Amino acid sequence: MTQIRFAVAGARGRMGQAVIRVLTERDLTIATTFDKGDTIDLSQADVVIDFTTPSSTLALAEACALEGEKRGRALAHIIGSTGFMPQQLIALDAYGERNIVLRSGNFSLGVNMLMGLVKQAASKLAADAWDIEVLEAHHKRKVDAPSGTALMLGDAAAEGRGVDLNEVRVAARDGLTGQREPGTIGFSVIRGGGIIGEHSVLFAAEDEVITLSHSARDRTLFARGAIEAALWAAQQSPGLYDMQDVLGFR
Ligand SMILES: NC(=O)C1=CN([C@@H]2O[C@H](COP(=O)(O)OP(=O)(O)OC[C@H]3O[C@@H](n4cnc5c(N)ncnc54)[C@H](OP(=O)(O)O)[C@@H]3O)[C@@H](O)[C@H]2O)C=CC1
Ligand SMILES: O=C(O)C1=N[C@H](C(=O)O)C[C@H](O)C1
Repeated sequence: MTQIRFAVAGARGRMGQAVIRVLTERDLTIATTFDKGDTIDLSQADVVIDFTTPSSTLALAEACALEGEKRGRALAHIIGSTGFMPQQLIALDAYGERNIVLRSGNFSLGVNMLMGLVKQAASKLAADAWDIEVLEAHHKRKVDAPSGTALMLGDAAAEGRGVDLNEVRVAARDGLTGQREPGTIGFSVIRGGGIIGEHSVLFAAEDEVITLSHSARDRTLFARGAIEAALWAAQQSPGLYDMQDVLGFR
């Protein structure tokens, strides 16, 4: 394939705008851009970069699959949207049969590196002595919580401990909560102003605390990562991928 042709979904959104800016700066080919209510025409696109909402991502997965079947070559669907319900993720994963699906709650190198560090720390620090808490802060316009990144970091910690995050997750605390249950992984969420994305994982023991954290300073970071992911994905076969595959971290 000579020049990979990009479609950008959610083109009027914060991330859509950042993606279009970086594609333009890099002189990459934009086949089409669209937002809510627009007609979707993927006929000239090889990859779709999608920072929208869970429901529109699912609709777009079907549009990618139909277009891929029409031309006899799968499209790559790069998904940055967050806030999926478990059933939506199951439905999305099924598109790995028909599309090249690459989904990540965070396209930065730093967060993907941090996941490995969190997993390693969680695997070494005994659950009865070290409590794990995931903290995140974002801008006031964010509509989902905890963030996709916080859930990825929680998953990495749970994986390090050999447990399922769904079994140990504590999503919020308020009122007379009782003491902290050993082995749980707690989440705390801040929303305010223009914060781009702050994430920390605390490992708290009786006498010491380890904090592993990441701070995003500019959302262009995520756009650049998604474009790298798209260029990589365009060369793959249909299946399910994430940023760990792109970066060779798996
Ligand atoms: N994975 C990562 O690295 C990152 C992920 N994100 C995630 O990306 C998503 C978008 O974030 P952000 O750009 O800040 O949000 P915005 O609300 O700024 O942008 C989302 C855009 O998608 C549009 N949209 C909604 N429905 C559709 C549809 N059916 N078809 C096409 N476009 C649609 C919205 O239109 P309208 O406003 O009219 O509804 C809006 O323009 C969020 O889930 C966020 O958490 C964000 C940053 C990094
Ligand atoms: O909505 C955002 O802005 C962000 N969302 C992603 C998430 O939910 O983790 C990634 C990043 O932190 C910014």
